[in-house]
Amino acid sequence: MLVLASTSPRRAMLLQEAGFLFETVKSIVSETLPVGMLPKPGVRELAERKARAGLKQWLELGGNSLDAVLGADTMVVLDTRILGKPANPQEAEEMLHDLSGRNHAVLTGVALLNGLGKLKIEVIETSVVFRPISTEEIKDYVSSGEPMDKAGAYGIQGGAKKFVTAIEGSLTNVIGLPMEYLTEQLKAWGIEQINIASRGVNHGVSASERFT
Ligand SMILES: Cc1cn([C@H]2C[C@H](O)[C@@H](COP(=O)(O)OP(=O)(O)OP(=O)(O)O)O2)c(=O)[nH]c1=O
Repeated sequence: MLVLASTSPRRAMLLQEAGFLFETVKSIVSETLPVGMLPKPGVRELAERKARAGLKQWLELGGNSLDAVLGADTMVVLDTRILGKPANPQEAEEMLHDLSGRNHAVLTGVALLNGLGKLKIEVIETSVVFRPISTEEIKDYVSSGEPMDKAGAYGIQGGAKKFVTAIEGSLTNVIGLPMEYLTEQLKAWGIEQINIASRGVNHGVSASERFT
């Protein structure tokens, strides 16, 4: 069994759309990093913390036949600054002002862990360019509520799509899981897609787009 250690509805939808069977556990971890830790080691660390907390939870729930626990963390990085989830609407507006007209990186750390201590962590990077965004557009977008549970205060799968002028790398990595990398890696762990036929039933709107 694949166990997703996440509360993110987007991560669950991405895995489901790709045809993986999995169970979900909550993995509540501290997202505080040591002062001065760089973004890449930071997302690695948080992905590992989430996978380890998920494994503990799975075992406490009496789960068995575990193939792997998956933990992930997504960060937006502007220059050297890490933009996590905004604490309030004002911070969301500030983040979007800072991202306006700029190029930034989105990093997702992915950790796979099994009950025997096998651990594989990778950080995947996607580059995103935003056009200049007016103060009014930012206020409108923040008042929609969409930015509040998302790194960098935006959802590329939702209302922020119109701010994006270029993307280089995996799109699903920005939404929370790099599915191209992960599908290969899960295969290497003996975890196959079993439900590919369920894809494409949404008439052009993917489930992860509906789960903004
Ligand atoms: C940049 C961006 C982020 N996001 C989301 C993905 C992640 O869910 C979230 C970043 O927060 P994370 O801390 O990575 O994840 P989470 O708290 O939502 O879920 P969990 O820790 O339980 O797995 O931002 C989007 O959905 N779209 C985007 O365009």
